[in-house]
Amino acid sequence: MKRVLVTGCGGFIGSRVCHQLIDDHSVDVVGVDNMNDYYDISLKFHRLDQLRRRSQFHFHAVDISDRITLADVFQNYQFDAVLNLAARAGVRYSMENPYVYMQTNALGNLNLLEEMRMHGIRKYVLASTSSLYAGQDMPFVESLSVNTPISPYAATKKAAEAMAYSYNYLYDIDTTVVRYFTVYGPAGRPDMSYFRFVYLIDQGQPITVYGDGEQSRDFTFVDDIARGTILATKPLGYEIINLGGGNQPHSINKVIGIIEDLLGKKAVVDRKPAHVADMESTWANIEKADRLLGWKPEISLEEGLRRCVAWYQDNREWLVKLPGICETA
Ligand SMILES: Cc1cn([C@H]2C[C@H](O)[C@@H](COP(=O)(O)OP(=O)(O)O[C@H]3O[C@H](CO)[C@@H](O)[C@H](O)[C@H]3O)O2)c(=O)[nH]c1=O
Repeated sequence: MKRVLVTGCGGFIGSRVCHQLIDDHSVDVVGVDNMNDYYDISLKFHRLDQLRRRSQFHFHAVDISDRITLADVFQNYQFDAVLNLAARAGVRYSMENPYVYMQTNALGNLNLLEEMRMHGIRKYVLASTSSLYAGQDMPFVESLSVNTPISPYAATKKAAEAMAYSYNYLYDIDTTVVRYFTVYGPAGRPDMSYFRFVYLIDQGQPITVYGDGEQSRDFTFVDDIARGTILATKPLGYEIINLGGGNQPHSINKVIGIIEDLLGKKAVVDRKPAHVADMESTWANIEKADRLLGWKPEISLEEGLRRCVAWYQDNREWLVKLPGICETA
């Protein structure tokens, strides 16, 4: 590959994918992002500023749901692959504003596929989610049917997967869907549990725990996810591949305990009822990722959280000045 398009390049996972493409694969990266304000935009600029120092990175402020400006990008460049990391990704917020999820996750996905069809671009990688496995037996394997999404977010990702299947069938666009399992890491998303726990425990503010905290997630470190996403650019036809920890999932209470130890501070816990749009547990079967991509995660939860806390401590000075970055959930 010589040049790829990465959507959502200012995002948590998208920015890591861009860095790895440049560092490990010497690929020219065109990145687009609408820089929306779902969470404090300073974090997106923090990630984008680091990318803009790279001569192989080219940024365009483009919303994938806007066909006109997206078309310009495809007019100006020829791509070997499109990696769609642009998404509305918060599970619980999708009940408050489902329309933006439909717009970015479903319509934006269609716009990309249409541009790819018109310009003869043959490889598509779509970031999807373990949230689709709601109601299924664990560990989740890709062959399970995923017809019972319990959040608008999951429903829009299902829509995106289905549309990508159609475009593979009709127009032979080679597509790999990567289903991520609760991705965490430095410079992450402040709407997610681990980011809020690090920030709020350090600041001596209460954390919110939904339910009894024994719900669990197959947490996966962002560098492992970026590596798997890039491996997924190989030609495969149409495949869905889990990228997850693959071991026993970790409870939220365990994550809080590790963060308390790393910070040397105790959490003040404010309990709320379990959230209706949340799954109880997630756990990936990752045999297919190993077989098709030669991928396995490398970073343990303890090491990954250590890196999250280290990043937070290195950046605390400006983070604490961002108003409401982790205001009570
Ligand atoms: C933010 C927050 C969350 N929680 C609970 C809710 C969930 O049961 C659990 C994990 O929440 P989160 O860390 O936000 O992650 P989760 O809801 O699993 O969703 C993540 O993982 C999904 C699956 O990969 C992704 O598709 C989503 O984009 C990503 O946000 O922790 C709390 O108890 N307190 C909190 O403050």
